[in-house]
Amino acid sequence: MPAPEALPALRRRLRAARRALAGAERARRDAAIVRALAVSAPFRYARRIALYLAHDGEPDLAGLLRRAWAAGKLCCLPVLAPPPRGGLLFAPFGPDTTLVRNRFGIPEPAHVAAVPAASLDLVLAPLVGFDPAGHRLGMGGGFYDRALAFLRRDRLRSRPRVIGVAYACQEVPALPARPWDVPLHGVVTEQGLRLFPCAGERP
Ligand SMILES: Nc1nc2c(c(=O)[nH]1)N(C=O)[C@@H](CNc1ccc(C(=O)N[C@@H](CCC(=O)O)C(=O)O)cc1)CN2
Ligand SMILES: Nc1ncnc2c1ncn2[C@@H]1O[C@H](COP(=O)(O)OP(=O)(O)OP(=O)(O)O)[C@@H](O)[C@H]1O
Repeated sequence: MPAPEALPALRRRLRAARRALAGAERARRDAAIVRALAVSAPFRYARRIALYLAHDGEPDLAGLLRRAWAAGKLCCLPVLAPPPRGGLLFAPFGPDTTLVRNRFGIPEPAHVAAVPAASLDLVLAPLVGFDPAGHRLGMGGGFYDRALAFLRRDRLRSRPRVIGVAYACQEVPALPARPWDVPLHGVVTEQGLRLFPCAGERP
């Protein structure tokens, strides 16, 4: 288990690993991730989905977005909430939605009619690293952990399902469990969708 001070170095290494994928190999892995999600029960049964626009080498879910739109699902993107509250909101995203870049350079809907996170069926969460116990390492802002904190307080809630999206090279043997972590229900990589035992069943 890495010491807490090792996390910044781990983040750098895993971000570099996902950025290093290029060209046809990246496209092949993205297509495999999209295929695995498209046929999955959590995606097929979801009517309201949060996904993300790929940044910093993240898997590109554009293919899934098109399928979700075609199937009439409500698709949302994460939006950084304005100060002083900050945090993360989820805003509807359709083919005609105007996007503006946030302070990290990631495009997000310009006009936000936030959709409550608790009303989403599925959150596809970008991540920097994950481990086989379903711990997630993000970019370090704590945005997803705070936006989904209600899941940690109410373990019997069945939605939203939170599925991390990553390349297999982002898996590490163990991440430190931190008290604010919202456990992932599953992770999808180019090797397929893996669902973890539900939080209530964990030892
Ligand atoms: N595609 C995508 N959208 C997302 C996230 C994400 O991880 N991926 N987020 C998930 O939380 C939120 C944004 N969080 C982010 C946190 C840090 C950095 C980042 O690049 N930090 C730089 C320092 C930049 C600066 O301070 O100006 C870095 O670490 O190099 C980017 C996004 C909301 N939207
Ligand atoms: N539920 C919460 N309430 C208050 N603060 C929180 C909560 N969750 C996380 N934080 C704060 O956010 C900071 C960053 O958390 P962490 O390093 O876990 O981010 P991350 O999950 O890697 O990033 P992200 O979710 O943005 O991709 C932590 O220092 C923590 O104090």
